[in-house]
Amino acid sequence: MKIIADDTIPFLKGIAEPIADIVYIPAKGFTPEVVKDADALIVRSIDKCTSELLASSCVRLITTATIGFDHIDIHYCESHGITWKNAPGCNAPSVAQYVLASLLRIALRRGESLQGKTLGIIGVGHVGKEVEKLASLFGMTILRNDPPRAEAEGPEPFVSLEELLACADIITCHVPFTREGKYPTWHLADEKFFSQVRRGCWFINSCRGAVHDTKALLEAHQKGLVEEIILDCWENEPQINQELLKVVSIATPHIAGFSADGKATATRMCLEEIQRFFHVRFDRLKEVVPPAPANPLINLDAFEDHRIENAFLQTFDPLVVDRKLRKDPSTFEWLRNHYDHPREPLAYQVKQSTPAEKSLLQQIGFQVIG
Ligand SMILES: NC(=O)C1=CN([C@@H]2O[C@H](COP(=O)(O)OP(=O)(O)OC[C@H]3O[C@@H](n4cnc5c(N)ncnc54)[C@H](O)[C@@H]3O)[C@@H](O)[C@H]2O)C=CC1
Ligand SMILES: O=C(O)C(=O)[C@H](O)COP(=O)(O)O
Repeated sequence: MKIIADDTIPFLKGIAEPIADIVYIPAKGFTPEVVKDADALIVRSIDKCTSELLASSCVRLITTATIGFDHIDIHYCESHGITWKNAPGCNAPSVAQYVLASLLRIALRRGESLQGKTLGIIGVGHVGKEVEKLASLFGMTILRNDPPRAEAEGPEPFVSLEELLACADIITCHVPFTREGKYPTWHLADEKFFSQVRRGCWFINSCRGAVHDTKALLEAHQKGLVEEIILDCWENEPQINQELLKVVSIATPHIAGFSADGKATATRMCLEEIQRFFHVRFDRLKEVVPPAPANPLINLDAFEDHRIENAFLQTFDPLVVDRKLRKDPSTFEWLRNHYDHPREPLAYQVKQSTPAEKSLLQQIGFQVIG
């Protein structure tokens, strides 16, 4: 069996080698010539799996180490006998960690609390549910908008987009990128969308860049409709809009799903798909685990105030990569391929908590000791 894999996928090297001929190629190095004799591909979101790439190949399985699959021409695959598999939910907790850490950074800068603010979540799937869980623990009120789910499951826990926009202090999008179907998400956040928001709201896009319309978002900011913008996903990335970069509060290069935990899960899920499809077994699969953090111990007494918030930001601080991106926006892709993948709270032990803090820390996912 021949596998061609993107060489920037973490925790993959050495695992498939005992039973497969596996070739690693640079990100974006997938060409028809390179993939023509492969049985399976392991790709990322930057590796476009188009009909042109696949037409002269014998590829039977494409696995992507991502949740999103808008980089795969699924219609072509399905009509040409090519099975494709994404990694549902693999990095959902990582995106939630990103969203909450970013919100905490902004709230701390403004001298405000997230407690009591209303968070409108658009798209309540794997990621949206994780965001809801964490945001609720920080005392936020949640509004959910998800028309496909409302249609399938009943309207009860959901609100219309209009209601969400009118009532939310903070709006966060967690939809797949789609141009077709009943609920397309291309430019979901457009001029009409921003005309309905609460003046001064905060807007987050950590799903796919083209879910917002850059021009409309800039105008909404200029008019004061949107006060704080958190952007992980950008239209036309890696060539991001410089005017938008200047006004965004937190700017990151599409790394929301990049926790080491999420990356390891994604790699494992891809290999499990290959096992199932080709009826093989990778004995070293159990070695696909994220490394321990450099400093796994968090002492709450090290913080003068906002102890839980600061403990959370110790696991991941979006301002670190924000500063790097602003310094040189042309490094967008480089920063993604040379990223220091953070661990999620479950990898940390927290000490010196009060009983009330202990319960919250445990619900967030930390190990509490002492
Ligand atoms: N920035 C990053 O690193 C990451 C970005 N993502 C992006 O986030 C997206 C969502 O991920 P998951 O939650 O795991 O996907 P999911 O498929 O589990 O959930 C998506 C939800 O959006 C809903 N939805 C679809 N169209 C909608 C619309 N027009 N309005 C409102 N809701 C709509 C669906 O019904 C579904 O419940 C992915 O497709 C991916 O593009 C995911 C992981 C990491
Ligand atoms: O899972 C997704 O969907 C994402 O957007 C990923 O976090 C992007 O990861 P890469 O494709 O850049 O590895």
